[in-house]
Amino acid sequence: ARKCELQGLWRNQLGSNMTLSALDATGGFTGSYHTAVAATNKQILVSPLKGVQQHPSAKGQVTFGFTVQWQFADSITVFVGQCFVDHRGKETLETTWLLREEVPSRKDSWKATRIGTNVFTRL
Ligand SMILES: CN1C(=O)N(C)[C@H]2CS[C@@H](CCCCC(=O)O)[C@H]21
Repeated sequence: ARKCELQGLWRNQLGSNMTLSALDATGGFTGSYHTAVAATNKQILVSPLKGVQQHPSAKGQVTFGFTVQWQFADSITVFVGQCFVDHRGKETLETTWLLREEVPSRKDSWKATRIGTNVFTRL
């Protein structure tokens, strides 16, 4: 069956790379995220991520979520998505993300969250 495994090296169309670890017994995983672009002009650093996936159904195209703790910005991104395998066995991760940056005060809170979609393919 076309099972879609999260473990390994993935790249998105922004040129970001991420490495996902093997799963633990409860579907938890860790990894690291290296972004090519950022909203800050600080030195970009590889950043840790933690996530969890659902147990595979018959189709094995699992849903997951993970959080990236940026090491160079006062912000956090959470991703939710699903892993798909096409008829040729090509895997993609379809994701939606929320990027929350730290703002000076609650009155700025309205402009602190960005949303986007993103597709990762195996490197
Ligand atoms: C490069 N990115 C990427 O591969 N994304 C899927 C989006 C969602 S996380 C963001 C980068 C945020 C970097 C930290 C910051 O600038 O606050 C952007």
